[in-house]
Amino acid sequence: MDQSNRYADLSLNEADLIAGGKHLLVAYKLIPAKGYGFLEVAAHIAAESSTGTNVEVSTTDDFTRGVDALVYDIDETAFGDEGVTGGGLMKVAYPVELFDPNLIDGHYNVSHMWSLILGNNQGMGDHEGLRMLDFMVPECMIRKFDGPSAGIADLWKVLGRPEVDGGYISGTIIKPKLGLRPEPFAKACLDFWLGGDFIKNDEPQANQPFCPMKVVIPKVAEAMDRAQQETGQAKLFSANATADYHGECVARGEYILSEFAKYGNEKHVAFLIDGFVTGPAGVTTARRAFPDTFLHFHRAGHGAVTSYKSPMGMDPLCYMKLARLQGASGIHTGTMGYGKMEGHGKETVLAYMLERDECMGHYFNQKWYGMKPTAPIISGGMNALRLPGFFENLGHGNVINTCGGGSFGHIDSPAAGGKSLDQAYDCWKSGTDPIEYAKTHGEFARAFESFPGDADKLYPGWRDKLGVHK
Ligand SMILES: O=C(COP(=O)(O)O)[C@H](O)[C@H](O)COP(=O)(O)O
Ligand SMILES: [Mg+2]
Repeated sequence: MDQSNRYADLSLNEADLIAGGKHLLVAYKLIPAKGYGFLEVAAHIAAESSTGTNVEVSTTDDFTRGVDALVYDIDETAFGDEGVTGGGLMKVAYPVELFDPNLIDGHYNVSHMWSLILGNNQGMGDHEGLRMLDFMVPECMIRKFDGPSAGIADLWKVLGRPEVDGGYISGTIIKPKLGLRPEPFAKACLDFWLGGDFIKNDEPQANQPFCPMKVVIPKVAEAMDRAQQETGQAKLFSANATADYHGECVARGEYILSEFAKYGNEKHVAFLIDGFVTGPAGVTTARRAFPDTFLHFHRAGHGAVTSYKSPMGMDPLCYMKLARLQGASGIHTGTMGYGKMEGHGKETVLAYMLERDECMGHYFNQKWYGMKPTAPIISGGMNALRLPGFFENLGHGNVINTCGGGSFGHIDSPAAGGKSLDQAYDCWKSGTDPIEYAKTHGEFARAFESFPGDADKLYPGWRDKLGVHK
């Protein structure tokens, strides 16, 4: 049934909708199924995402029609046959009345918003692809999302740095991903902290029988204390507190903090929350139960909905925005083509959208109206050799970077791996040619021999220039 007479109004003007401040706007890439018209499917999507279904119902009244989501712009050939799917662009205006403020405090919840703008419309049979490319949240809604509480400024403060532009935080992920028992786990922490700033649990490291939280966390807390005494520097640990049940998450968080508090290091702790698999409810549990603790949002699984290979789901930019609305202090933002995961150099917008108070996305300019920033967390196949190019592309180093293989794969030691990361940042910040820099910075130089494949690709002729022979 073609519902475009009700769920589309192409006379609406986007500038007026933005100025009116009463609509959440969404841009989608749509590929209609064979035999269906573009506007017909777009209107069905707007219906299914707001007040309608696939047929008219007798219970609809004038008020209902007044809160219909409306298709207000289409371009059927926007994507031609390019990329994964071709298809066209459609934009939908969702009246803010459709969204759900909490009973307890009037804050909006991301779960509900997500269930509308990217809910049933993902399963409809009259399209071959529907991908959310960008969305714009109006001021009246932005001001009612939790947003971040703790931030990277709190970590810079712990590290004794300026709380603005405090710079690069060198980090690692304890590898192997699983399988270390408490003693070797804590030793790996100490070994890295003798060189770097920040350690995270790998996303599935939690309370496994071979490494129970109540055995390993005390040892990690002790290792942090030792590393701080040996180096004279503050250290940080992002502990996995993810759980299905909010009571378990809170219990884990409280336990972790209590163990680090024994050394006065409770502020040196962040909570790793696997935010995609636990969802906005799990993220919000940590955000609200522990507002003073940096909420480290790991996005394992996000590729199922954000991969560029898919005609469905959402662009990674949308996922970043949802994470900031939920209150992530930092989120894995990808490596923008410099690491091992899917991505490209123009993904800098993902970081800018997280950290700025206003940013132009793919289709909409988003104002955050003072909502705290979410820090980009850069991870995935990174090492010291890849970092200078990454920083140059991003334009700054105010990030947390976690290199698992890039630290524990350094041929000298995890500490040398950590030092090589800090040296990579110093190399970029000083504008020094990496080969020249390597001549006077040993740990960075030994990263070339640790990752020769990267060295060959990024710095051809490095062996001769550094006098290193196979
Ligand atoms: O454990 C790692 C990286 O380990 P390594 O440094 O050894 O590659 C992270 O889980 C990935 O970065 C996640 O990907 P993303 O950060 O893109 O979400
Ligand atoms: Mg991992």
